Formats: sequence, structure tokens, C-alpha cells
Amino acid sequence: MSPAIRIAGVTKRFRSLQALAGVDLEIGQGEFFGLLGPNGAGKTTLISCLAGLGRPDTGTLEVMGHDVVRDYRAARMALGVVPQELVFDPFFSVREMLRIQSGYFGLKHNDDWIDEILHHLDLTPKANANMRMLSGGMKRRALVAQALVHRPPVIVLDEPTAGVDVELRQGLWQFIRKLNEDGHTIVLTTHYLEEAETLCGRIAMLKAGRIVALDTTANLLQRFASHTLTLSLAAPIVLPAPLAARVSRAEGAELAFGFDSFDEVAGLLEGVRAAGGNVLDMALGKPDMEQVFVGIMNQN
Ligand SMILES: Nc1ncnc2c1ncn2[C@@H]1O[C@H](COP(=O)(O)OP(=O)(O)OP(=O)(O)O)[C@@H](O)[C@H]1O
Repeated sequence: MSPAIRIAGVTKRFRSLQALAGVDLEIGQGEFFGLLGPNGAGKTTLISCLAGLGRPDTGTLEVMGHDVVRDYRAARMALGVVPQELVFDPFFSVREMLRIQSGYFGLKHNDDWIDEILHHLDLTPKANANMRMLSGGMKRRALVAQALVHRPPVIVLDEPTAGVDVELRQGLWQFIRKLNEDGHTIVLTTHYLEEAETLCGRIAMLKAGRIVALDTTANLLQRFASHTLTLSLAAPIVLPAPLAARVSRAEGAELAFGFDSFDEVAGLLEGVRAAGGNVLDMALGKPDMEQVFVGIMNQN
């Protein structure tokens, strides 16, 4: 079975800027995969190359075994992309836009499927509304619908929830999850790290055009994040060196410690009290993807 996506040795430069500096990545069929990275890391550039919208300078990209340059039509047919930018033709209604997109893929009688997508995305009442009349969140859902008209096995979503309110976001994820359960491969870029943590089985982190981390979500959390104990003290204190070394964040009278086992908490509290700390409040935090992200980005 070919991987859903295979990217090998991909580089791309915009004048003096190396947007992709040698990316190798394989994503298996049926994965829910997260592509994370700070602004400008190269995520959208990589997706454009995958969709055949931009050509890499070197390297190859395949979707479901089809080379995106040599076998463009088959590769494009296997891929649905939800773009980051809200690009649409303002003169068409949602349904017209979806029919036109179906025609682009050579699909003539696609209305049953279009109705189903509209229903799942809660867009049925807006089917005949002009695209320019929709709110930002609805436009985004219409673009999700557009990416799905040809039932692609691989779906790439470039920041699909930017500007989408909480309720719609949850509805959108429910639908995307269902698509994944039905066997679609999902690739997601997002700046909402807790979304990536909850949804993605595997995550790649991109920085300055390179992959700097690639692992299962569980392994990344285990390797790069810890529990935190945050203490609010009555006043700042000076800690003895061994305890000071355990501090992961200090802001005035607020201190945070990282720890792996709950057995350590009593000792940390004891140490702070012994150093004269008067604890007013405390909170425990779980390991999260934000810690992983910040840790990896600072390392590289
Ligand atoms: N058409 C272009 N011409 C020149 N530079 C470009 C072009 N497209 C992207 N870049 C540059 O390439 C780099 C990677 O951009 P890209 O949009 O791929 O990043 P990203 O990871 O998607 O960022 P974001 O999270 O902000 O969407 C950036 O420095 C960007 O300014």
C-alpha cells in the first residue's frame, strides 16, 4: 500500500529566502496528521507544492502514489485542500460554487454528495446564498465543502479553524473526525496546539523549512513535556540552588516547577516553605503540546 503522502528531498526558495530546506516526510493512509510550525516555517509552501500550485526546486511529492508533477491529474484527484486564505468567487452561490468545482473534477451528477456535505457542515440553509454574503466562519466551511466535492482520500486543511467560533469549530472537527474514521487521511496545520494534541495521532514540527520533530503525539508529550506545579507566593523568594534549578518559570511571586511524578510535589512544596515561601495558591498542569512546541522551537 502506498503512503497517502510521500515527500522526498523537497526544497524551495523564494529569491534569497529558503522556504523549504530539504523536507522528507511520509504520511500513512488513514492517519490524522498534524503539521505544526511558527509563522513562516514553510507549512503553506509545502501544501502548495503538494497541491501542484507551486513547484519545488528539488525533490518529489506523491499523493496516494501519484507524482504531483508527472501525474498531476491523478494526484490532484486524490487530494482535497482547504486553503488558509478565504479565496472564492463572490458572484456564485455556495451550491453553484460546489457544482463548478465538481465540474472541474469531471463529476456531472454530484448533487446528492453536495447535499450531504452541506448538511454535515450546517450549510444547507445557506446553499443558495451568495458566497460574499456569508460570514467568515461560514465561508471557511464552504471552502471545506469545496475541498470535499470529489471525495478525495487525502484531505489537507491549512488552518481551518482560524476565525471560526467555538461551536462551529467543534462541529467542524466532528465532521473531519468522521471523515478520518471513514478512512480519509487528514493532514492539518493549526496554531491551536491543543487541537493538534487532541486530534492528531502523529505530528511533524517545521521550523525554517526543516522538520525539527516528527513523532506520535504521545511520544512528543512524553519526551518534551512534564507536569507543572505553579505556586503563587505572598512575596518573591530566593531558592537554594538545587530547587532553583527545578524552576521552569518565575514571574515575580509566581513560580512554576516541572515534574514527572506526583511523588515530587510534596518535596517541592516543602522546599519552597523552607526557603520562606508563603504559598497563597497552587495549580497543577498536565503536559501539553504548547510546552513541547516551545521546547523544540527553542532547541533548534
Ligand atoms: N510567493 C512567495 N514569494 C516570496 N516569499 C514567499 C512566498 N510564499 C511564501 N513566502 C515566504 O516563505 C516562507 C514560508 O511561508 P509559508 O507561508 O509557507 O509559512 P507558514 O508556515 O505557512 O506560515 P503561517 O503559519 O504564517 O501560515 C515565509 O518566509 C514567506 O514569507
